[in-house]
Amino acid sequence: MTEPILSLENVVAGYGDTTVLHGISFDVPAGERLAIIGRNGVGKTTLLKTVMGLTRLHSGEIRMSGEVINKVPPHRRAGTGLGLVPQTRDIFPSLSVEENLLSGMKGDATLEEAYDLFPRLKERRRNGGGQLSGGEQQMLAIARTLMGRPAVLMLDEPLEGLAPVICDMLMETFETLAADGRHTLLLVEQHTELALAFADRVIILDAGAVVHDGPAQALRDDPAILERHVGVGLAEV
Ligand SMILES: Nc1ncnc2c1ncn2[C@@H]1O[C@H](COP(=O)(O)OP(=O)(O)OP(=O)(O)O)[C@@H](O)[C@H]1O
Repeated sequence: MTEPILSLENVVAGYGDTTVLHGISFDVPAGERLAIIGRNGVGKTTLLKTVMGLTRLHSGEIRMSGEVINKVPPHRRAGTGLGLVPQTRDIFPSLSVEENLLSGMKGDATLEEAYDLFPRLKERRRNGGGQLSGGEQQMLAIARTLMGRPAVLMLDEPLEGLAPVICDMLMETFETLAADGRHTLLLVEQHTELALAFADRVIILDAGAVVHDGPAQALRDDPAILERHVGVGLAEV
């Protein structure tokens, strides 16, 4: 069997002495589209931040391509192939679109590839990050993370607060990225229906633990699983 690109084993993590994740284990094969869903406050953001080294890891192991990265500091984790688009987007409001993109650029990444993915950013390249609409800010946050050439792209509620037409456009972008053979995608999303349509596999978190891990098709076929763990059926999301 080929080595998973990302692997978590019994990860216990949180903030200071507080534990939020209580022994999380899963493997992600390269190229997978993994959706991580669950009610508010169950630890989805904490999970992505933990993979990025932004929380306190109490115990367990995180591996990228077989290498344990527990001790790799957050600013070096991009170098292991990880990229996180945070829920807060964290773009620099006083820098232009172009400067924001340059701030994330590594290796042979080019501005043109960001503009090919999001032509709207090219039109807005001289505007300040703070002048962009919510949708444009999200495009910029995604494009900037991609400038770091991540093999594993983690997206934390990228559709939050965005108009349906922008959500559809971003989902198409995720399809493009997933299909290009260079990206593994971890998508945390409250728009469960869109997440299930996109994903190969779904992990459901509850109270900082994995309560379901299986093919997305199983949840599409049997919404009762979703009802049980997330408290809503597909029709309601
Ligand atoms: N910086 C922090 N310090 C202390 N506790 C925190 C911090 N951030 C989050 N928490 C707590 O960790 C728990 C999990 O929060 P987290 O944001 O990971 O959940 P989530 O599933 O992403 O929720 P949401 O869907 O609302 O974004 C919550 O109880 C939250 O209050």
